[in-house]
Order: sequence, then C-alpha cells, then structure tokens
Amino acid sequence: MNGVAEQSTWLPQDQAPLLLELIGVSAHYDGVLALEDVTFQVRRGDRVAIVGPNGAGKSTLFNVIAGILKPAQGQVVMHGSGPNGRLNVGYVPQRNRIDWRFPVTVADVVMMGRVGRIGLLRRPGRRDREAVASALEQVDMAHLAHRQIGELSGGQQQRVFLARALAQEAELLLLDEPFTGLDLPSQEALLEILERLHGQGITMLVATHDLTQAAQFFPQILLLNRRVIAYGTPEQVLTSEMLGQAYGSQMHAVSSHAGELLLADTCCGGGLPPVEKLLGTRERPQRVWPIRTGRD
Ligand SMILES: Nc1ncnc2c1ncn2[C@@H]1O[C@H](COP(=O)(O)OP(=O)(O)OP(=O)(O)O)[C@@H](O)[C@H]1O
Repeated sequence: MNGVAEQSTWLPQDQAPLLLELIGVSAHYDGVLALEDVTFQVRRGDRVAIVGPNGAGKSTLFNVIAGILKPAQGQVVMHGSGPNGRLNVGYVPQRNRIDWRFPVTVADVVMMGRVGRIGLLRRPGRRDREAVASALEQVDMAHLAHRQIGELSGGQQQRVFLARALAQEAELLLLDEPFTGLDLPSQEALLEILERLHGQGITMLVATHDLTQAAQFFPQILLLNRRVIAYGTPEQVLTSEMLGQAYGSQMHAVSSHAGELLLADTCCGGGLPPVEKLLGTRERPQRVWPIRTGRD
C-alpha cells in the first residue's frame, strides 16, 4: 500500500494534550455486558486502531464515546474545544448499519454534518455550502455531489460519510470498520485520505478486523475483548500472550531473527501454516504475516 506514510513519521505523542479519557467505563444492553471497566486515554493527533474479535465491544465503545449509549459505570472525560470541553466527534458507522435506499444526494448527506452548527430549522448559508464543497474535495468526491447516495460504490459511500464528519469540523473521527467490503484499491484510497486528514491534525480511532493493516498503518493499537486487553504500539500489543487473551490460544505472534513481527493464525480454518513452519521457512518473512480475524 504505497503512498501511505510509514510509522516512522509518527512523533511520540506523550507531550500532546489529552483529548479523551475513558475511566472505568462499563456498558451493557439489557443486561448483556458489552464493555467492562474500560480505561484508556487518547491524545490530540493520535491514530488508534481498535481491534478485537466479533462482539468484543468495538462498536459499543464508539457509541459510548459518541454519546449514543450512556455508560452504566465510569466516566467519559472530553477535552475538546467546545463549551465545557465538549468534543466535536464525527462518527462513521459500519456501512451495513445504514439504509442506503434513503433518497438523498451526496451533498445532502454531507450537509447533515452541518446540522449541529446551523440548527434543524435554519437554512444552510454560504459558509455551510462552502464547508460541504471543501469536505467533498478533501475526499475526492466533489464530482459526485449531486448523485443519489444509494447509487455509489461502497468505497465512495464510505468517503461521503467521511466528508460528513469533515463538514462537521470533527476533532475526533470514529470509523467503524471502514475497510470492510472494499476492494484493495478502495482500501488504499481510503487509507491515503485518512493519512492526509491525520496530517491535518485530526485524531482518529478506527475499528478494524485486519491486524496487518492495524500494525502497518496505526502507531497505536487498542486490543479489546469487552475489557482492554492491551493498549500501546503494535509491538507491545500484538504479542502471543495478548492475542491469546483476546482471540484464544490459536493466534500467535512470533519474531523473526531480524526482529520483524510475524503474526500467525494456527487455527484449522485460518488457512495458514502453523507457526513452526513459518519460522522454518527459508523465504524472507513479511514484516507482518497477513491474517484476518473476523468477517471482513
Ligand atoms: N443493540 C444491541 N442490543 C443488544 N445487544 C447488543 C446490541 N449491540 C451489541 N450488542 C451486544 O454487545 C456485545 C458487543 O457488541 P459490539 O457490536 O459492540 O461488538 P463489536 O466488537 O463491534 O463486534 P463486531 O466486530 O462483530 O462488529 C455483543 O455481545 C453484542 O451481541
């Protein structure tokens, strides 16, 4: 995936101001515990992949941060630039949770991002129309502004929702499995856009099932399985011990002689050779062995 900055461009974030803190957050749906005692911090400019098995609570975490679901316990502390530290959060939900038959144009969808600023009953002004046009430019979708949203490809729809978050002037982007169902070129195009936005200082949390992508393009990874299993750099988080805790003992991480990180799914269905064979191979190992952990 060329054109996307390497991890080395990431500067240590420990001096950047805090943007978001979750402190002992638990959340449930009708008695089903989805998050338990979740504590972590996000600093301004962070780019974090949220990984974990199906049902680990990734979407629930986003719902809590976006204020859609109230935590049963714990606190979500925001250090945004709005009144009382309110954080302007742009949420791009999973594509399969959106009704694409809704008869609206691309520009209409992006204008929805402005509702918080213009109010429900007022008409959009010149500044709003400019914000929509600029957001569509940033995701290379200006030429499709007047198309119906349902007529677009999956990758294009994903970009429109990203534009909506940009028009909202979001400080924090929450992207729930944005790469699911996209072909490789569309994934690469989306990664390049995310890279560009990150360069503009936008903080982002991205839920993904693709550990390879997480390790390659995200300086920080939060490994979740209802609780936080690990949070740190890919090297800190993607260890056999942590992966085993999240996914079960069939998922391993091993280091090659060159200190490169390999990941292997030794599960029967994984379609990959066992770790011992990987280590014995004479071929130059990939930096990260490609595995996928869920349905995307
Ligand atoms: N609306 C809901 N009502 C009841 N239970 C729910 C609801 N949404 C999620 N859950 C349950 O909460 C838990 C966490 O679900 P969540 O969707 O947050 O996980 P996830 O990590 O995003 O999963 P996936 O990777 O499959 O998208 C699961 O047990 C799920 O069944």
